[in-house]
Amino acid sequence: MSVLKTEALKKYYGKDSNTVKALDGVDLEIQEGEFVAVVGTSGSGKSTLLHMLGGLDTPTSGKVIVGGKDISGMTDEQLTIFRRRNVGFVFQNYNLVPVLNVYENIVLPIELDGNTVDEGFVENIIETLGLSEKKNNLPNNLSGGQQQRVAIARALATKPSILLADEPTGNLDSKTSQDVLGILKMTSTKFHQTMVMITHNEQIAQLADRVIRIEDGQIAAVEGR
Ligand SMILES: Nc1ncnc2c1ncn2[C@@H]1O[C@H](COP(=O)(O)OP(=O)(O)OP(=O)(O)O)[C@@H](O)[C@H]1O
Repeated sequence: MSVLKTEALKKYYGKDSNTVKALDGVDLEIQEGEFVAVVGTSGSGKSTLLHMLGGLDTPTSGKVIVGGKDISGMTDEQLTIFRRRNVGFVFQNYNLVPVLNVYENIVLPIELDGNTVDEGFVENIIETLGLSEKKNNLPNNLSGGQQQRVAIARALATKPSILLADEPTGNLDSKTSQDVLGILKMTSTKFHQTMVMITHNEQIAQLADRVIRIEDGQIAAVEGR
């Protein structure tokens, strides 16, 4: 079953002669449990696509259908709730809260949604990501790879069906990138998630089930099964 779908998706920025066609008619279908890599040159529209899929922004026209539900017409409040319940985000810059320790960062989205923390599940994630010893540390006492693992744990903690990652290894050396990638693949399988990841790295892209190449806001090629 397709968990993510776009239909004639367009996102234009600016007006008249200054219009930037960041996405210009994207039709895409991603199956449940799939790991999809999105590649393309700088400015081709990758981040815009990820933002649309995750309900971080609304399209100019076209549809974004998540789990059978069209999110393109949702209000900001509806989108906020949709994101918290369905999507985990992992960004290049980790975006951890510096004054909260590792554990507090991980459970923050659960608490923001007014839910009780499933301690067993969160402990399982912390252990899976090798963070048990670091639970009480502040983010700036951790290495880049460890901080990214905290960001992944935070993204997984709300049990999202979809994980969206924008250059998650962009700030990491190649060994740490491999480790983080391995963890992302392992956790997405373990927690039955669909993963869409932007990467500039062809080696990383080849780990995906499918590679989608974006050029000038359009899908130029799809590789893989
Ligand atoms: N908020 C915005 N306002 C105006 N133009 C924007 C905005 N966001 C993105 N753009 C433009 O839309 C196009 C696509 O940007 P996008 O960030 O999606 O590209 P990208 O492929 O992710 O690039 P990179 O690899 O450099 O991150 C670019 O020309 C960019 O300048």
